[in-house]
Amino acid sequence: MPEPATVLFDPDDYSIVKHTKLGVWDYYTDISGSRSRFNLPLLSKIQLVIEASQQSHHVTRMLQDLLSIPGCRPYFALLVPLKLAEASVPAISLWYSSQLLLMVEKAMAERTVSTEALLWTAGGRIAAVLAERLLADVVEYVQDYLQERIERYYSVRVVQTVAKFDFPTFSDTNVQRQIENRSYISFSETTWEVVVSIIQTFSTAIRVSSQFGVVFNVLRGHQEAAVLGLLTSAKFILDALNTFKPDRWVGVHAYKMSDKDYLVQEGLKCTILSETSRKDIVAGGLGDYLWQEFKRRFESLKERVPGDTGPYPPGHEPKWREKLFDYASDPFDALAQIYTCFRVINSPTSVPFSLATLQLVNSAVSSLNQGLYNLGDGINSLSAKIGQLRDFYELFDTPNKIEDGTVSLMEEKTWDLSRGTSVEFKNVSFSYSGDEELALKNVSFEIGQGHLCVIVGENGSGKSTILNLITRIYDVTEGQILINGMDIRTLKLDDVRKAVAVLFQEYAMFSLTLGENIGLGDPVHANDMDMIQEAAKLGGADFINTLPHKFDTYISRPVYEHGYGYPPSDSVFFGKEVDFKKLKFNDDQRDLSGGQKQRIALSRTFMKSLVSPSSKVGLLLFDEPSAALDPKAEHDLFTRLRELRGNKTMVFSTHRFGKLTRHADLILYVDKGNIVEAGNHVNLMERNGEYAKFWNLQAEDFL
Ligand SMILES: Nc1ncnc2c1ncn2[C@@H]1O[C@H](COP(=O)(O)OP(=O)(O)OP(=O)(O)O)[C@@H](O)[C@H]1O
Repeated sequence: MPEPATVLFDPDDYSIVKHTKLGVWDYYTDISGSRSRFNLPLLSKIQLVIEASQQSHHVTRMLQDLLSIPGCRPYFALLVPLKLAEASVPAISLWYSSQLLLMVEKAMAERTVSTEALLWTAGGRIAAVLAERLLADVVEYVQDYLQERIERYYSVRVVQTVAKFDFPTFSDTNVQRQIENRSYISFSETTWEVVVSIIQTFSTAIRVSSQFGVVFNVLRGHQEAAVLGLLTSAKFILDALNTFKPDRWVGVHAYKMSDKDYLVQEGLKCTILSETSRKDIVAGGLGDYLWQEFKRRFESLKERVPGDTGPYPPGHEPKWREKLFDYASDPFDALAQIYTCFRVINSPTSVPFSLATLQLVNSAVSSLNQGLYNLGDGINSLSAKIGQLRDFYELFDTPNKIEDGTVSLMEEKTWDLSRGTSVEFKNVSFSYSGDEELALKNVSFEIGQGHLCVIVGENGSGKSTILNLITRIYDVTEGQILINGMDIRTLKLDDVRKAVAVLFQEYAMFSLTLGENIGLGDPVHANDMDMIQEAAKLGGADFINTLPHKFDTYISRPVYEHGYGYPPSDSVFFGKEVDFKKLKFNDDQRDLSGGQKQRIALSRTFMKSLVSPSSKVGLLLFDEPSAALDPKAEHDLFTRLRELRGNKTMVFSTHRFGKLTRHADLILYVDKGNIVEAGNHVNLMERNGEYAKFWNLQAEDFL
């Protein structure tokens, strides 16, 4: 296969990129290859077929996948002959119809007809009609069966693929775009559509060639009928010349958005519709302002937005020209009839064809034309679908950016849980991808086994980044991180995940019940209610037992229940008073306070590290674990942690000095990505540097 040429989208290079203003969008289209593209009618379709066939390895792969779905093979084996038969029946039907018309013609001329032949032909015609319906029903049954299985297969596969992405891969804009695109054309539907599109295009091709045979048969030997056929096709040929030009969607293009009004309008729309903004909108009294501002932008944009559906590539010619073409080409439909009229009026005795022939030619040629039109359409849709298929498989093949290591931490001699885990940063520098600026600059420190380390520093100084690197959410840009003396990148990721428990600053509340949220700390015991209760106790989340639905409560329900229409009760629908109260819609959902949510997240961390009997956790990381806790809860938490941690190593990132830093074996003071001070509380206070300054500042606040 030839290597595809690279297209560099340089908006300033007018020889390769054409820029058009499309409403609020800037539309860039690649014109570098346009000279080599076929611009002739029909040939553009061939170009599409060639391009689609270059992607055939994706189709082959898809077919292999489909055939591996249990129970699908026999149905596919059935579908192919059924589709072939379905495609040929219209031609057979057309043939019988033509035979009947010829019989009428003969009967009118000779005043005699063979009853037997008539019965056979009529029977054949009826059988063909019934066969057409029967085949359509059987095909529908087989297709429904296959569609259901294929959609189920791909639904699981997509979730499996996305579930395994690491953080940088998942956040990659390309992957995000694919996931977003697929939310409205579900992944699984795409594959089924490709299957349907391939089958449809092939069966249309067969249908067209068999119809072509029938038409050829009808026209053969009738010179005038051939002329009639040509005249019947005149409008179709003109339309084909007009529409069979390169598809405006085909080719490399890009859209860029820099219209401030449109950006504000869309931003306001998201804000107004989002649940997370609601409290701020209400409390800030922003409702009126937001909608009026939205309306103002919406109205000012009226002229510039090309519809609500987003950008649409510009047509190849102005609208008036297309309209003019329609007016000029429509009368061609009447050409065959007018020609016949003239022929009959001019020489009534020598007309070589009857009205029956006129009708026959008309229906045979029209159905051929329709077939050809469908074929062109099918090729268009097939090439688009194969493009989607390529995207689809590219997503499946996207490798994780964080590479797995090979050394098993659990089997190493250095791994001794009873002594905790050591962590060492050796000249570590790190920048978030694409960022020139370093979030950590040549950082070195060592946390001993079983030690308590507290990282302090201002907002944005790099505290969370250190924790992100220890958990391999990201990899270092330069330098090395050692866990128990081994480079973290050489260790199996699964083992690192087992050895380290982390509570992020922005922890997640999953759309699952509170019990499930906590249980996921240890997937092996995710449904063990005794352990979940125990973890909740340690995390200070025993308030759950006072909730009406206890551990079955949802913070955000993944599926909302609703009755006919939205109002939940006391509404009138179709003249009936409707009261849904007894159904208790979404009764198990309830929002929690910030501190309560933090306790749930803490409980999840404890489920993994302290409660699970199979816990291999030697290192606990907490990013601001008490930010939302009241002072008593904070005090209780740290006391519990000190009592329970045994020899596990603990690292905290925090702004709050106090009890925690007093007990720390190591305090790291981070400033703008550098470790500017390191030592214990006494050392750092004696040093009277940054740490001491902040300690005194906080102490002053309490005096
Ligand atoms: N995902 C990210 N992409 C790009 N830059 C980031 C990202 N996360 C953090 N940064 C940048 O890295 C630097 C360090 O951020 P970090 O989150 O480590 O600070 P922090 O000390 O934990 O701050 P805070 O106390 O506010 O939590 C900051 O300049 C921040 O803007």
